Amino acid sequence: MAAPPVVNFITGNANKLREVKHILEPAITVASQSVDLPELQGTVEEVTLEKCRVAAQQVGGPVLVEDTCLCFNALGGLPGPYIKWFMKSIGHEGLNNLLVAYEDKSAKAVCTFGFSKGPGHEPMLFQGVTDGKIVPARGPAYFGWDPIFEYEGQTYAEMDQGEKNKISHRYKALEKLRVWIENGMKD
Ligand SMILES: O=P(O)(O)OP(=O)(O)OP(=O)(O)OC[C@H]1O[C@@H](n2cnc3c(O)ncnc32)[C@H](O)[C@@H]1O
Ligand SMILES: [Mg+2]
Repeated sequence: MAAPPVVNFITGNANKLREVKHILEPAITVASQSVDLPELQGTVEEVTLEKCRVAAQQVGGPVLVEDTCLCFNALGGLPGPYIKWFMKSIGHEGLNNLLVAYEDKSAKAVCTFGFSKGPGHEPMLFQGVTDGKIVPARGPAYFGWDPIFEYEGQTYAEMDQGEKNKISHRYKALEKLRVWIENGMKD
């Protein structure tokens, strides 16, 4: 039997790496390097494309990167790609407070993987979206905004790993990546 394909996932986030391994392995082997990458501002697609180009340059070979957004529908998609800095500065309660003036608490979790075959190759993007709503924190505060993102009555933080990985934004994006890898990685 041929050895499974290998992807080199460049991330500094141990929780992302754990979920990506849980979803892709053993069909696809996930290697990883933590490289501190500059992150541009712009749309999620622009941010991921640039992150991927820079990662391929720095690593000097094929890379997989990922950028996660949390988009509040009442706020025209913000915080979007800036969610990391919003989380750090205002936390779960502050994120809820951003929506107090609005009846619409709906949000989208968006995961965008970028894969580059190496420096100079234009990255391919694979995106997954899960619709939910923003609620006061419930469940263990283990991974980012998991406690405030509710999907069908449960927050991500209240789900076990297997449940989250069946419906998550990350799972949906990785399904597209997996199909592309298994079909020969054509441009
Ligand atoms: O090195 P990279 O891969 O960039 O990892 P990061 O932690 O910087 O991640 P992002 O730039 O994609 O920022 C996304 C933010 O959302 C958080 N996050 C990402 N995926 C999540 C998920 O599935 N559930 C909850 N929080 C998540 C993450 O901790 C960050 O604060
Ligand atoms: Mg980052």
